[in-house]
Amino acid sequence: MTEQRGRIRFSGAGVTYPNGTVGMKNLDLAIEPGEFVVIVGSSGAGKSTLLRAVNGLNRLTAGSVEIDGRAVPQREGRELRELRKGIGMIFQDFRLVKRLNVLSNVLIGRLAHVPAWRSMFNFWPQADRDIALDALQRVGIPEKAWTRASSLSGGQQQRVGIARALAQQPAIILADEPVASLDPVTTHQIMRDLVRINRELGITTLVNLHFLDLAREYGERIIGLRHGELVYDGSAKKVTDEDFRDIYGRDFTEDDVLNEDAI
Ligand SMILES: Nc1ncnc2c1ncn2[C@@H]1O[C@H](COP(=O)(O)OP(=O)(O)OP(=O)(O)O)[C@@H](O)[C@H]1O
Repeated sequence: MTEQRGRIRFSGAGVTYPNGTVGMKNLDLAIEPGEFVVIVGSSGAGKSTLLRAVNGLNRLTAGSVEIDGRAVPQREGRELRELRKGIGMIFQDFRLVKRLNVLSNVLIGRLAHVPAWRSMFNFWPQADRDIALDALQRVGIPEKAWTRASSLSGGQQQRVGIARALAQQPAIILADEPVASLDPVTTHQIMRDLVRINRELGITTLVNLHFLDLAREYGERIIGLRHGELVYDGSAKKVTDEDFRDIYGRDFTEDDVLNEDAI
């Protein structure tokens, strides 16, 4: 059996930004391969800082973060590029190249895996095209391969974003507020996609979420941050309203939930 990839370990990790703002403080956290973890906390709590520390986009000013036993390099270079190959990112604003078709957008996930000249001249090896088509199949929109990204709905664009991440064949997926730009119905569809893909492929998945009811419904494990510190780490099924109040440091309001009935 091959060893499972995607184990993340923070040890005494901290991020203080150059202007003195503390984004992460003394974080000790272990995430096992294949886990589906939802990160919650009010605006500015440090959710993005945590995600971006995993792929070296935010430098640590204290402690360390390791992926599968290898320290995440704290400066740009070959080693960090190599590590990022195995980490797929999903963004709130999708970050597609709108004038390109869907397949070309998904192939961007293969960029780090092929020589630059091949992608430059659009000579993608068949094996990479197959991986990209497979990823589109996985998110349920294979028929959109030749459609221009600009003509897709928001939900379809996010599916392309997910397929692009999958095309990297990553060990880890980082999703930073992946449903923040979507309507409620599409939000649930995308969350279900993320959970299903996590179960099917066993890719360690970290999702930053603003809405507490979504965290409860789709999370397996919830990590709660407040002022850059870990204040909750436990099962999504057992998290209480009291826990959420602690994480937020206040009563929560209708802005904190997708469905107001959840209050
Ligand atoms: N590049 C930066 N320079 C200075 N301060 C920053 C920088 N990025 C983030 N911060 C600060 O670090 C803290 C944590 O920010 P972060 O973006 O991680 O929070 P967040 O929980 O993701 O918030 P949101 O939900 O609003 O996106 C905040 O106080 C933020 O203002």
